[in-house]
Amino acid sequence: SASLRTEFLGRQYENPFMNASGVHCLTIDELEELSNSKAGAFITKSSTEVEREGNPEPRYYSTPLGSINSMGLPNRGFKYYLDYVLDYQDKHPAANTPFFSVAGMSIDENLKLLRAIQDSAFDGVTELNLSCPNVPGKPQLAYDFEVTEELLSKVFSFFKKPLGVKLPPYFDFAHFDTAASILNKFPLAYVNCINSVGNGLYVDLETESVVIKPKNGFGGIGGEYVKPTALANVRGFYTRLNSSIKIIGTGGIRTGQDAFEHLLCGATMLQVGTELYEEGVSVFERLLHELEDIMNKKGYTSIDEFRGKLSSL
Ligand SMILES: O=C1NC(=O)NC(C(=O)O)N1
Repeated sequence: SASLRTEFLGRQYENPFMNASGVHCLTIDELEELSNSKAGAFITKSSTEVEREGNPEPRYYSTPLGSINSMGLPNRGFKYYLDYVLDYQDKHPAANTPFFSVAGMSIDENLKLLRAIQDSAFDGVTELNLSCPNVPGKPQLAYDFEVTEELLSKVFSFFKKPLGVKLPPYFDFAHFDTAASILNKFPLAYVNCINSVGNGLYVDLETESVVIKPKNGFGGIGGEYVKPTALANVRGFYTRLNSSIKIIGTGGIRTGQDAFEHLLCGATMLQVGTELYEEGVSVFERLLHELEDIMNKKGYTSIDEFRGKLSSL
């Protein structure tokens, strides 16, 4: 019968499912709950050098088809998460170390955080968040191709541990082409497509109002709304990047079918955000059973048999 075993960056995972950074991973309690869940892997909330309160509430709202958020990178500070992952490594020597997400407020802060990781005993995978849409006054870094290339060339002059980047959605083949041509210049371990679709707006009919406080109600959109965009970005980079750069698929994964579609488009690991927020960590058990059922119905015993094999017409 179907096995969900997944190899990613030379490490074996029981299944490809993990949380999306930012969801259920702000505190040690939440991280421990992920560790004890059926998730194959897990990742910390993107951290900044100093602790951040984040944006004023309400800053997350659940909608019939997904979610809108403008959290503003609230986090306990870089050291809190580095201490956690190093402690985790000591306590669980045989397990895969959690992924570590960073989102510096500037190029220099990103370099400082990554140097600290490089110089530490951390032996896991690092995710550089280039795509938070919710810090007022800060554009999504990966929409500026020059700055992205400058940052990555500085990073890879010293960073030698596995590093992936969390990308915003792109919506034009010219942007897929330009982004991929830049990313292919670097020894990246993976790209994670996508972060929330930035600066959407949800309106409440009854109150005739927005539903979140920051930025006059504009926020990152997640859930069912974004799956076609997420699949397009997974496929767009899968077909453009060197095969050594893997893909993490994020966006609109609410069922085993959504997971199967991301894998078919070329994803290796799968991150769950909105659905995890709504359902809690039991979502992972449901998703892996639903994916197994689909694979069994189709006669697949491993994900390798169909990963990336989306047909064109
Ligand atoms: O990268 C991010 N994406 C989001 O959708 N929200 C968070 C945040 O606002 O902190 N960050």
